[in-house]
Amino acid sequence: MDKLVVAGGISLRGRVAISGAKNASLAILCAAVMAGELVTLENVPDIRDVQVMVDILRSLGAQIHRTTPSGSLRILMTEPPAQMPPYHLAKQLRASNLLLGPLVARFGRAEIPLPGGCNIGTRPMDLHFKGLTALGAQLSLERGTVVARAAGLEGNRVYLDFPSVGATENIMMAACLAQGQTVIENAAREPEVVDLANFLNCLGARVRGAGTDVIKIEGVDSLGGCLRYAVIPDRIEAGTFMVAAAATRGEVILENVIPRHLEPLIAKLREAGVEIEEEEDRIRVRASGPLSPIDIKTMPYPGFPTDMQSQMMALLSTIPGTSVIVENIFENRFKVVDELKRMGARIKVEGRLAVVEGVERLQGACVRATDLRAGAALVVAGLMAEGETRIGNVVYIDRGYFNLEQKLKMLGARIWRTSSEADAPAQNGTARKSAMV
Ligand SMILES: CC(=O)N[C@H]1[C@@H](OP(=O)(O)OP(=O)(O)OC[C@H]2O[C@@H](n3ccc(=O)[nH]c3=O)[C@H](O)[C@@H]2O)O[C@H](CO)[C@@H](O)[C@@H]1O
Ligand SMILES: C=C(OP(=O)(O)O)C(=O)O
Repeated sequence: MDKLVVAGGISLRGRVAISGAKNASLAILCAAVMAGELVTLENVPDIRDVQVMVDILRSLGAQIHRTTPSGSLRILMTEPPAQMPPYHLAKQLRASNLLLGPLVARFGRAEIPLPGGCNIGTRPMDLHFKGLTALGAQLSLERGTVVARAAGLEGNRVYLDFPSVGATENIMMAACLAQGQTVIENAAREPEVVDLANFLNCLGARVRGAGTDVIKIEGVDSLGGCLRYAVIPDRIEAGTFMVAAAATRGEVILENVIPRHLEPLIAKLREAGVEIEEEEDRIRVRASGPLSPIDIKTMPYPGFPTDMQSQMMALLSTIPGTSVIVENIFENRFKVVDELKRMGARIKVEGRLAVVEGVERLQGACVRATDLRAGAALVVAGLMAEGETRIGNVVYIDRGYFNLEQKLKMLGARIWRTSSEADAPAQNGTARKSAMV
């Protein structure tokens, strides 16, 4: 099993280009199965989750062609699914549940094995069920598979008890092909929901209000194709680099970002004393002076994103004083604490609350990613730690970061991947056996 090795203590400096958003890409790929004609997507990152989603769509019978890793992805699905997503693929990622709405709306039938992904909480699907049922689909759980059937969907008013991103997306997609108007109240406002709505409108759907808590969809008979749709930049990847720059007291310019999507993080980093300059599609991050402890509460957008909580915890673990983190979205997102403690962090967890007492320095250690963002947090911790940090379960990190090591190396980090306990970096930064050094 591969490990990431980080030799800490180097300030990150330089420029980094941010890739397309994982969560927007996954939802848009699911929506593409509703398109009657060719869809061309750009800025879709070639990360593990996208590769698995592409395999799932191919298993349904979609024709998919990728030009280059950062280039365009062409998708065409003209026939009803040849088969439903196989368990071994669906279980690998959470977003496979976003095929329910599109498949039942276009083909009248969907069978999706209960999705997998990171173990960050219970992650029920009751709100997806509530919304799709309100549109007239019949849903049941049959031997671990969600089965949805509909002879034709009808628009309705759906109130979400919580602004779930996935439920909003599933209902919004299904409603595009329902008869009449659907109104989603207390909808999620995340930028990825807006990106999905823009893509659906590009196919000929009629979605209004995405980005607010009331989304209105006028159903149409069918959706067409889209000559070119570019996915938004990944705000969580961008945020991870911002935190890494601050943690190593470096200076980094992020390119291809939408600063507005990062406001909750920018506000908290500024509060901690990090200097941030925003331009139209660039952000400069600099941490030169001492930083102060801060408190964080994760919330639905525009609140502080749960997907940035672990990386911030790593940063706060070396800021003198006491910081408090409240995790309101996913109850198991503090699993990273035990790993950070191996590196010398002083963190106490009480339910959904973590109290972080900043230590002077972390020490490199052997640790293990417990989920995607925990993995990113351990990379941040490794970058600022004394000595070498070896991170296991890299497969989680690969789910959501495109070229992470290469991007960090370009910023001066010493980071490499190894499948052997004995590997060490060569002087030029590429890995080679320590016996040969
Ligand atoms: C692929 C994708 O886009 N993943 C993102 C999406 O996940 P996902 O769409 O799964 O997250 P949700 O917004 O649905 O979940 C948020 C909260 O709502 C609860 N809930 C959700 C659905 C439901 O039917 N019932 C219910 O109670 C969940 O348990 C959780 O406590 O949004 C999360 C919150 O921003 C992010 O962390 C994930 O990175
Ligand atoms: C939790 C995440 O993703 P998913 O919903 O796909 O598990 C994430 O991106 O941090």
